[in-house]
Amino acid sequence: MTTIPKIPTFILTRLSTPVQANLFTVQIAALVVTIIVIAAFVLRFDDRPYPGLEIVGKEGKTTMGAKWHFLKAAPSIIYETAKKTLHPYQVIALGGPLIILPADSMEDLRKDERMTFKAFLEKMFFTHYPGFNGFRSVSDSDIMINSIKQGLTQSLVASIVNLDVETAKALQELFPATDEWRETCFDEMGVEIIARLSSRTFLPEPLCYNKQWLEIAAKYTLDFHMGAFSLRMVPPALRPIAYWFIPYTWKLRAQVRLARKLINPYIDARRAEQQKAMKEGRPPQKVSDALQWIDNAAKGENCDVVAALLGYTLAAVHTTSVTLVNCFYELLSHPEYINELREEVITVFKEEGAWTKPSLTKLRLMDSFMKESQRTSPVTLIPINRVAVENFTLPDGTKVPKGATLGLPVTKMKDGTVFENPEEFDGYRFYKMRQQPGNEQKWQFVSTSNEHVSFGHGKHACPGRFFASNEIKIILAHLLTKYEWKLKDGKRPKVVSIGTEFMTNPDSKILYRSRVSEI
Ligand code: HEM
Repeated sequence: MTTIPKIPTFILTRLSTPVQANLFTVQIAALVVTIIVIAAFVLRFDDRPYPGLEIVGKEGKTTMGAKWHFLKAAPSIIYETAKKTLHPYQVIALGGPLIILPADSMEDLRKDERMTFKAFLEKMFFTHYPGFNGFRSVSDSDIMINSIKQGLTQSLVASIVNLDVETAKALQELFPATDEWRETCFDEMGVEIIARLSSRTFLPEPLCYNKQWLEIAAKYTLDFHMGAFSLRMVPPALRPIAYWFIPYTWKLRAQVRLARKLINPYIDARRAEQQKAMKEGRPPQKVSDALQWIDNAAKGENCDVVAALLGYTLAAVHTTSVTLVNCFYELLSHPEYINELREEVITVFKEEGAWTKPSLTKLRLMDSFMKESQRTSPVTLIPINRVAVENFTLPDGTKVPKGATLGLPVTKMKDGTVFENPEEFDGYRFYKMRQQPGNEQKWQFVSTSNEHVSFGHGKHACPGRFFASNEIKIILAHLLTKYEWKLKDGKRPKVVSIGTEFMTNPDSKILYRSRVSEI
């Protein structure tokens, strides 16, 4: 029998103590939230299961009971069911019924436009409410996605130098030199490093170093998810009222206001310079940052650049930091790889003389280790999320109504018919697979496939993965050469699940001390 894990205290604390506010405001909000919760039981949620589809995880429970059960036990429900059926089924997730597609259907799904990620964002992340603007930039147009595909991707080579310099600076501050073993909270540091590196790449100087912006970069995503999570608990009819009384939504609106205050002067100055250059008949100053990539991708169309930048933050910071933190914890849990990876870093750097696209590509063991860590500890149980934009029928005859939520889970990544000894962590797994003829490209960290879906696959596969890969490799290279590391009491910080999301415990500590770097 599968045991149901308890929701960890640090998550419950986070759910129950969202923001500081004065006592009176909190009392009013608490009163309104109580009324709304009572009304929630009286009013209907629009979460009747889809007809004609098996429901898993509800057995004898009320809808609320099933939601709570899924919140606590989603991984065991999904992995266990994957062993029993190759057909679609539904679960009762917090946001209502969710159709779980068979892991084998990736090939069809990757081309299917009858269900879209945009519609999913709109339905689950309330993109039309103020404060949730970040994902509106993705759900309402292709500008933000195109700006990444064109601007960020073309700037990858140039951005490596900044990533290298910024990592050195960040580590000096976050892990001050010490000869004694010292405790650190790597969860927190991971978010901070990724927020700094992303900001250095996406924003102009000195804005990228602005402390208030960096705080938004590090915190907007979590507050965004908590805000959406709170709003999903309210019946749809009450959401327009409840929205104004959920403390997380106050925080989100404040973050968007502050982001506008910080970023708008740069946008205005940029546009003024462009107009001046046009008048003077000279080309405008060349710049390469997200403000410009977004402006270029908009091609004169109206676009909320600040919202799109918040969209960059939402897409980039949490995903990359969780991937980095998991990868690092995996490394400390398998210390036999530390020296091998360090040796690889030193050898490649000495051969190439700097971190560049070719030298990062030569870090083959690191690439394999990162991909294996993503396979064993993914960021989410369901990386591919869709909402049906029309009524349609799946190949097995399942009828999907317009508006239905669908997801494809990561179960294939632990499937023994695809990956030998799938429960075992093998840092060399993809290194060896790439040595097989014809497979050199298929199993790189950034390669997507029907079997390894951490970045999605097909037309909508993550366009930021090339950047994320460079970031993580450079950070690991610095961490390995400048410091020694070990787990506290030999224990790997636990990964916990809340619904379909995985996270590490932010209270976990690891130990480090300085070493003399060879490079
Ligand atoms: C390790 C870090 C990351 C992981 C694990 C990750 C994962 C994913 C996944 C699973 C998807 C959904 C694919 C689908 O629906 O088919 C996605 C989409 C997306 N990601 Fe990432 N991502 C990461 C980093 C980034 C970064 C750094 C950026 C931007 C700078 C980014 C921007 C996006 C965008 C814009 C989409 C939507 C693409 C579309 O709908 O066409 N991601 N990502």
